[in-house]
Amino acid sequence: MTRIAVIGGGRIGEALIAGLIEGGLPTGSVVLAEKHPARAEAVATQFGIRATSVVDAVEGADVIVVAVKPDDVDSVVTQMSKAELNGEREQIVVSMAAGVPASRYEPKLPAGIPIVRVMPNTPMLVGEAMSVLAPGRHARSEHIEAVRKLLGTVGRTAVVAEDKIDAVTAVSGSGPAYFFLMAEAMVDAAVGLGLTRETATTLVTQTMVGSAAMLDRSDESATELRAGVTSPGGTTAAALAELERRGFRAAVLDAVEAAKARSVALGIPPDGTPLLG
Ligand SMILES: NC(=O)C1=CN([C@@H]2O[C@H](COP(=O)(O)OP(=O)(O)OC[C@H]3O[C@@H](n4cnc5c(N)ncnc54)[C@H](O)[C@@H]3O)[C@@H](O)[C@H]2O)C=CC1
Ligand SMILES: O=C(O)[C@@H]1CCC=N1
Repeated sequence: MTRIAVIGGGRIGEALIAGLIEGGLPTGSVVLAEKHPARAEAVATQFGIRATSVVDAVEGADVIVVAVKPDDVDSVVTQMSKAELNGEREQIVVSMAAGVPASRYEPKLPAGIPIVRVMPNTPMLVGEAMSVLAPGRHARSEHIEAVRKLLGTVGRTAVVAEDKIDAVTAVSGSGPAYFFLMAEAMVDAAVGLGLTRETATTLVTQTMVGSAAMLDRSDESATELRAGVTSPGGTTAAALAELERRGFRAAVLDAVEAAKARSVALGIPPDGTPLLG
């Protein structure tokens, strides 16, 4: 049975653990290493898993998932380097940190250890993640398949070359926040029109769920689906004209580009030494 070590029990580490256990992984197969004791205990208790040190967690694992902030990756790699890695089993390191290149792990870990970068997103919490994998230079197809199989239990997966992962981060990694912002603004607008917050939230949530399901299941593109809602001279046309006049489309373009630029910047190590990605 595959044993998973999750390093970092924050939002994404918790979402991963929740998704894996909900997806049927036995609790004994997951172990957590989380720096803050209170947080470690809370997550371990919530899911019935064991919390331990980084060294202990990684030594028994088949897959080591690093889910700490980009600035904390170097210290985690230093801790990992003190463990016995690649002993009897071939271990795979999965890095979920935005921006950090796979090559950043290599100097301190055993030569040839496979690193797979993954950009997930928080819908993992409900089994609806978009997890995009990018192989580091020692990751072979069997390593990619093993990680795909694991993350396939918590949503959809795709594979890209590592030079595309900053773009992926800007689209699907950060993407849920764009939709949540839209939902927040629509709820506020509905309240402004006199609906209760409760009714407004139900209306907006189900509209998002229904629209997402149409995008997912229909053969029509987003453009065609939008046209299908827009009667000539009707209410939707009035709303869309206002959104375009306010530069909605350009704002989305600039926002996604800003996210990509930030992902690139996060990959520069704290001492500023540029690394080959
Ligand atoms: N939150 C999101 O939507 C997404 C986050 N990510 C990436 O996932 C990573 C984690 O993000 P979040 O979960 O949002 O951050 P977070 O701040 O909620 O969680 C990080 C956790 O790592 C722990 N930690 C830090 N250093 C540690 C160490 N040496 N040993 C053990 N635990 C340690 C912290 O105490 C914290 O609980 C980041 O690199 C982020 O770029 C990727 C995709 C989506
Ligand atoms: O905001 C961030 O940096 C992380 C990466 C993608 C989503 N959250």
